[in-house]
Amino acid sequence: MSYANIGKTVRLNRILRDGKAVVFAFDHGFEHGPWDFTSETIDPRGLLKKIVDAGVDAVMLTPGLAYVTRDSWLGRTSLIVKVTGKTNLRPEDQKMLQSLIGTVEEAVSLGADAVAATVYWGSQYEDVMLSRWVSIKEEAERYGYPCLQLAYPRGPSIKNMYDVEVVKYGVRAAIEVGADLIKTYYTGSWDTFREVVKASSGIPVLMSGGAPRKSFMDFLRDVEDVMKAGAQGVVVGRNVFMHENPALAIRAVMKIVHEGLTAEEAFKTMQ
Ligand SMILES: O=P(O)(O)OC[C@H]1O[C@](O)(COP(=O)(O)O)[C@@H](O)[C@@H]1O
Repeated sequence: MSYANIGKTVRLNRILRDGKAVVFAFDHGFEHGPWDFTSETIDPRGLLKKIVDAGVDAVMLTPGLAYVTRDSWLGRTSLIVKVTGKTNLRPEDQKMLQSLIGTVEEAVSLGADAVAATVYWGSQYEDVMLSRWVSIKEEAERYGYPCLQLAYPRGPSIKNMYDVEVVKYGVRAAIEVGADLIKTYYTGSWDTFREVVKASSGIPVLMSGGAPRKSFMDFLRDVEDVMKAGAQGVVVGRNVFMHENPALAIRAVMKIVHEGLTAEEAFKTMQ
């Protein structure tokens, strides 16, 4: 008898504690390289401790970084293990491919509550990433682990990866292959993101933070917009860890997501 579906519900509820979640993404050391960090943030332990102390709902880490920073998150927040990745050192054409960098079994042994994997919808390697997704999903189901898909439209025929049409398609494709949570790009307005949410047929959609905005207030406004559009939260990295006070920044994001504050009200709490 498999009780895995109970386990999946337990784990999803730990991440979406009130149906919403603020997840801190910190796989950038792999995806972008150490140059995303300052002399301050290059030490992942100290930064993660500040973020966890601020009460974030989950952290998304590669298996190795989850191990190295275990004292910062263990028993204090949910862990999502990202099991795919690519470095920025690869040849240009290989950057449209996410490789396997971990396993569901490693996520289980780390005590994670979910696994995350990227599919670049539209990539010349879509087929490869899809096969990997199916295997990850199959193993995760056996362990009762929810799968977060980073559903990123990205490939030779994708003119604008933030365009609502391709973002919507990526979300619909993600649910068709069984994503339990979806992380995707902000489409620039709440009404276009509303269309993206509708395309998910009720599977929770979380906004991917994306490149740092001109101002932190701009980012908070985007968070407010996606929540108004029906998103169930955000998965954010750079807009928080590149802020001068990451703990204050993530707290402001949580006030919008969990308490329904406006961007302006949340920004005021940072003063
Ligand atoms: O869009 P890019 O440059 O590939 O960045 C990918 C990064 O964005 C994320 O998906 C979310 O982080 P950000 O909030 O910094 O965009 C990370 O998990 C990942 O490392």
